[in-house]
Amino acid sequence: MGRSSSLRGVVRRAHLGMALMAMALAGSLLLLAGLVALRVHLENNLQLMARSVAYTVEAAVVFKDAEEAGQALARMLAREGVARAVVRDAEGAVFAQWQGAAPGLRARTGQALARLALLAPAVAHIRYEGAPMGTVELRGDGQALLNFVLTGLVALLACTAVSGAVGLLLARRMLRDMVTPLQALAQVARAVRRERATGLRVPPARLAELRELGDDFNALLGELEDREALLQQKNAELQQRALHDSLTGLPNRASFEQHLQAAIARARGAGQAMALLFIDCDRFKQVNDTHGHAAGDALLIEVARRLQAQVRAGDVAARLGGDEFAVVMAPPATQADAQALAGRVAAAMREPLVLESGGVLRPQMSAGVAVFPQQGGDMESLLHSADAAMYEVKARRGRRTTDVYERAQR
Ligand SMILES: Nc1nc2c(ncn2[C@@H]2O[C@H](COP(=O)(O)OP(=O)(O)OP(=O)(O)O)[C@@H](O)[C@H]2O)c(=O)[nH]1
Repeated sequence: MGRSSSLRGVVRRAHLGMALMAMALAGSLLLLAGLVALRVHLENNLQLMARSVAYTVEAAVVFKDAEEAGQALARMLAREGVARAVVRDAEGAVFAQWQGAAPGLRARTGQALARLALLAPAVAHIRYEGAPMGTVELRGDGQALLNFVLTGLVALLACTAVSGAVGLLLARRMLRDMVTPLQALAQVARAVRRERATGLRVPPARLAELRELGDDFNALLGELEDREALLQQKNAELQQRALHDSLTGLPNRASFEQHLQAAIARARGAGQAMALLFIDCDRFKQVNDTHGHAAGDALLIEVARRLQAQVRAGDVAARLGGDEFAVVMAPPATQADAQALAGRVAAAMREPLVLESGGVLRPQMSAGVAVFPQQGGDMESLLHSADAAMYEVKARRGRRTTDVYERAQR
């Protein structure tokens, strides 16, 4: 693939090229027109000069005084733009002649230019009392043409330089209006792509088309930002739903197992103990059957709230499903800590719950404790121990409303 050119380079080259071409074309045409006009003017001048010379040398030709004729030529033609003058007699023989300054580079160039410009020699007839006595022929030295061409070229160069500079200046202004907004747009697009910075916006451009482009781009970014926010919100909701129980808001079984695994790993790594508390409502089915499902829900929500209020920061209370709850006590958590928590939970649960219907519930809970590593070295054995401990308590629930079974002490 070929090298891509920048907009800056293309616009600058186009402006410069156009300015130079326009100047060269206009300058050359002006120079040519000037040359044509100057040639006509020089031919007329030369013709007048030839007539004047013919009049002056008339007497010398009539009296055949070639020396006088030569002197008259020299006298008249010095500094008059004539390269050569020849006076011929009636038979066409050279009677007298005059040569301008010795030909140097400038003189040769002038004469070449005169030939190039087709500057014709001027011929005037010498008459004496109406009879032809000879002719005077003058050739221009082309110096006026050369001066004009040189001055014209210098002026053309100066104008070209000025118009080139003006062209570049205009190109720079135009580029500023065109390139700056495009660069800002590219910068924002890059930041959005790389850093998801959808809050960025492009500043308004001066040119209407680019301003419209920027406005559309900003509107697109706005939509992208809204969609991103919606997506994040949906993700958060999904995550919340995937890891939390919808009724109580507590972490669900999946989340509980993750926390338990992590706590076991931390405890094992630090050589510390951690504990697991299993809690199950007693005769919960009766609450549903007697007071209705809504009352059962209210009780579950209240149990969750009371449980949450008793755990330490870093501990995780979860609802495993139905009327089953559990607490992961983060390491370090000893048997004594677990017993203390179970006692606090039992006390909190004993508080009566007044239903919206006016009825009063007195929740009864059975709790089982398992401590790592004494009652289980991994998640499965710990879960099994806590569950078994809880069911042993439940089996004896007739004697106490809330009980805690400590397997380690049996
Ligand atoms: N209101 C309500 N009830 C639920 C929910 N999830 C499960 N249940 C009910 O909870 C009851 C649990 O019954 P069981 O496991 O026999 O528990 P229990 O009646 O407390 O019996 P024991 O544990 O042996 O004392 C069932 O009737 C379920 O229908 C819930 O989200 N809300």
